[in-house]
Amino acid sequence: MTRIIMHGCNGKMGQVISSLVAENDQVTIVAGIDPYMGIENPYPVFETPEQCHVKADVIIDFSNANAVDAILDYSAKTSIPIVVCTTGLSEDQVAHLKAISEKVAVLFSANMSLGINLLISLAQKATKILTDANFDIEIIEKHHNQKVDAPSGTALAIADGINYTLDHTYNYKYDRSAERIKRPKKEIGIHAIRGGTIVGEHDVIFAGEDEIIEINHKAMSKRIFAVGAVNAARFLDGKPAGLYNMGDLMTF
Ligand SMILES: NC(=O)c1ccc[n+]([C@@H]2O[C@H](COP(=O)([O-])OP(=O)(O)OC[C@H]3O[C@@H](n4cnc5c(N)ncnc54)[C@H](O)[C@@H]3O)[C@@H](O)[C@H]2O)c1
Ligand SMILES: O=C(O)C1=N[C@H](C(=O)O)CCC1
Repeated sequence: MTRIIMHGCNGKMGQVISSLVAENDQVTIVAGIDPYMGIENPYPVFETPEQCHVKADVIIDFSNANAVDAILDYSAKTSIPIVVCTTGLSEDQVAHLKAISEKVAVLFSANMSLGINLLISLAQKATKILTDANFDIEIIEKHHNQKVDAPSGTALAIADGINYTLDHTYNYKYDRSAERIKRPKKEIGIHAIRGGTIVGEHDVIFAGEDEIIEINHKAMSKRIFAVGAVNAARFLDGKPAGLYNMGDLMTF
């Protein structure tokens, strides 16, 4: 049985995970951490990590970027492995996460779904062939109107995956309105759309001369992220210090 501390337990993802865990006898939530206290949960909830002295095997974090440093410090101090799912982290926060992974197991992924992790692998394969054939690469992401970070962590992870196969030689372009120039070749355009209750959609467009290839993924519910996060928590339980990602749980 993997005992979980749910950081951000009273948010949308925290609540989807709470329902999922309630149906699964291999995992249990032993505590939540969230400064927002308006929800009843079947486990104790603390406002800050310092107040939580409950024994646990793994922390799952779905909170917001401002809250991530404190929970990383808590993970390092208590030696409880952590699955970080929050997006919009700064470069300093990613460095923080890497630093603590020398002491404790850390799994970081901007998207916990099977489909997006496969999409990144497919996009990397397509990139090799299509950039040689002069195709341009653009990414469009669409999310609900409650999302605070843009572009999505997933869009950036897709771009990073593609750029890895290009030896990091391409620049990211978020806004074309500031200058009047033709599209430079070595560019990945990344565009964010926000509206309604869109759960999460990502289109990777390879546009060549007279032909276009698109790879896309549509999340139909938040449950897919919750399933991935719980699988990641079970994977991380008992793992030695190190930096892990969803690729360590999946083989394509
Ligand atoms: N990796 C993925 O697959 C994935 C999937 C969905 C969402 N996300 C990301 O997860 C994050 C949360 O998403 P959400 O839709 O649940 O957001 P949400 O706003 O509904 O929930 C966030 C929760 O965090 C809480 N919080 C704020 N400050 C906190 C603190 N200091 N300590 C603990 N909790 C704190 C809030 O009170 C809220 O309950 C976002 O960054 C989102 O982009 C990632
Ligand atoms: O709902 C969100 O917020 C999501 N955020 C992640 C991102 O920024 O990529 C993953 C999809 C849902």
